Amino acid sequence: MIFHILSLTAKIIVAFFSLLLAYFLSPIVLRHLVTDEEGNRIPPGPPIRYAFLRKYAERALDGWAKRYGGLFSIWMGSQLFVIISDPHVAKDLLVTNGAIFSSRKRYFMKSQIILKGRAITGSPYGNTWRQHRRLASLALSPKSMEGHAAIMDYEAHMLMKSLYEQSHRGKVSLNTTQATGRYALNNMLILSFGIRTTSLNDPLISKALRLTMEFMELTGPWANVVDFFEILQYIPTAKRTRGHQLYSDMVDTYGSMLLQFKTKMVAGEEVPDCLIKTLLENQESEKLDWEDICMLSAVFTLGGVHSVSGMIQWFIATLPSHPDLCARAQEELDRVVGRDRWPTVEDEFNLPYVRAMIKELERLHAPFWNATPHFTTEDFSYKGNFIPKDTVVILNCYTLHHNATRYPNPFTFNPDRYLEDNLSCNESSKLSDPLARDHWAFGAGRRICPGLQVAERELWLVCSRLLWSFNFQAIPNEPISLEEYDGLSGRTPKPFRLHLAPRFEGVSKILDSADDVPLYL
Ligand code: HEM
Repeated sequence: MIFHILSLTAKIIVAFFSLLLAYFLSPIVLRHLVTDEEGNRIPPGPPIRYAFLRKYAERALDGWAKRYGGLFSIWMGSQLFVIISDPHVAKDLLVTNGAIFSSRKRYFMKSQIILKGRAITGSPYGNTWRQHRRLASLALSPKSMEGHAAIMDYEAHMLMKSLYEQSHRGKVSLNTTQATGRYALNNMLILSFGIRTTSLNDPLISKALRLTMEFMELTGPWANVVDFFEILQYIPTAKRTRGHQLYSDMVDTYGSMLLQFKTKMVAGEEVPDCLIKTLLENQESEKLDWEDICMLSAVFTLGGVHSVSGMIQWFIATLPSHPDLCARAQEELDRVVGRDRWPTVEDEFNLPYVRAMIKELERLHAPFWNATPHFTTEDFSYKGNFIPKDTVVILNCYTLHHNATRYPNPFTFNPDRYLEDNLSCNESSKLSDPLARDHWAFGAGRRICPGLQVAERELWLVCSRLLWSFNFQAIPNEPISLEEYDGLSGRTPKPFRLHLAPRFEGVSKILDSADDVPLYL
């Protein structure tokens, strides 16, 4: 009897593992079976299903791109992905056929648990996305940008000043994360809520940066098994609890700012032009509920903070190991701008080397190696490949940005490659020749980053002024890693410290010429 039970158990275990093996090896067969009417198969790729990809997923994708080419596919659990690693394919699919390639998968962690189906970045392609993007674009329009030009200039001033003060006027080493985070946060708070923080110690900064990092840790496009094995969605996990907690923290933090703003508005007090003013004014006509407004403004702020502060952190991390390039940029700044004032937005196109440094930064240290995954809404056949409806589409920026033909010596930080590039990133993203485009850091097609022009301006003001104001030195025995990073969705450098000293006497005069003040808007 016992023998029978044991044998039955063994049979069940063997059957279970055989089924599991068959499931994980099924792509071998599926790659032949899944075809369109003409018999085109899905793009080539690995013969097994994966459950998730580890940290630094871009390295695995890069290896596969070398093996399978500019368009390959991979199964993650039940989800088919296609990966674009070739500029022509990127343009053909994401831009030319944007009507089919511009949706978003309803990721379990990101879209369902944390965003609860709201916010622009997670919305499927359709009327709600169009409506939210149109409303957000009002806050980012050239007119709105001009309205905010003086305050953005001022925020860059306050960042330089706080770095100077934090380093005790260049005497002690420092970690710049809080200051750069505050810069990006203030710009986003002003655009979204018409407010700013007035000191590095404001608790809102730590809170907002913590929420941002948590979002980037929980929403990696490859990292959550639960996104690809639906059955696991019924099992509670610690990670899911973190997701729920993040949702409530976001609603608490940004909802209370929203409430304060609305109270003022209802009381007839003067309120500044900003995203939530637009949303509240149009709440009824656009049929927006409270949670829509809250999540729209929260995620808008969060995305803009993480990416911009991350890029500035990468810039600062890069400078100590490139004193020759800093000297070249500083020679250009001294020659064109002089030492009696610092660079402004108007100087940008007269400083080609500094501009080239920023473009090279965006290429080599793009904050999102996988952009934000797109999703197909129809079956599509492309050059002998079949891409079914409901496929996740990844723009593989890591491989695109390290293509040795397009960017010789791709791992070297070499601004010279952009010296002749006179276009803004926005203009470059509209070029008809995808090989002429500067890079893909802001994504592509209809979902391209709507904050691109704000980000360009923020980066210009800070990077040019950092170079104008300071010299940068690593601390002995504290190497700054340019390879490792934090975050599974967006990436920021590992925490580091450095010495940052004013370049000449006149720097302090300019820095001291303004103080941190509450917003008067
Ligand atoms: C250096 C800074 C930035 C980088 C590198 C960046 C990059 C990106 C990327 C790669 C995407 C996905 C594009 C795609 O799906 O093809 C994106 C989307 C988005 N970005 Fe940015 N971004 C930056 C700054 C900003 C700023 C400052 C804002 C707000 C003012 C912003 C708001 C958004 C929004 C709302 C989306 C979602 C768009 C949609 O799904 O339709 N970003 N960004």
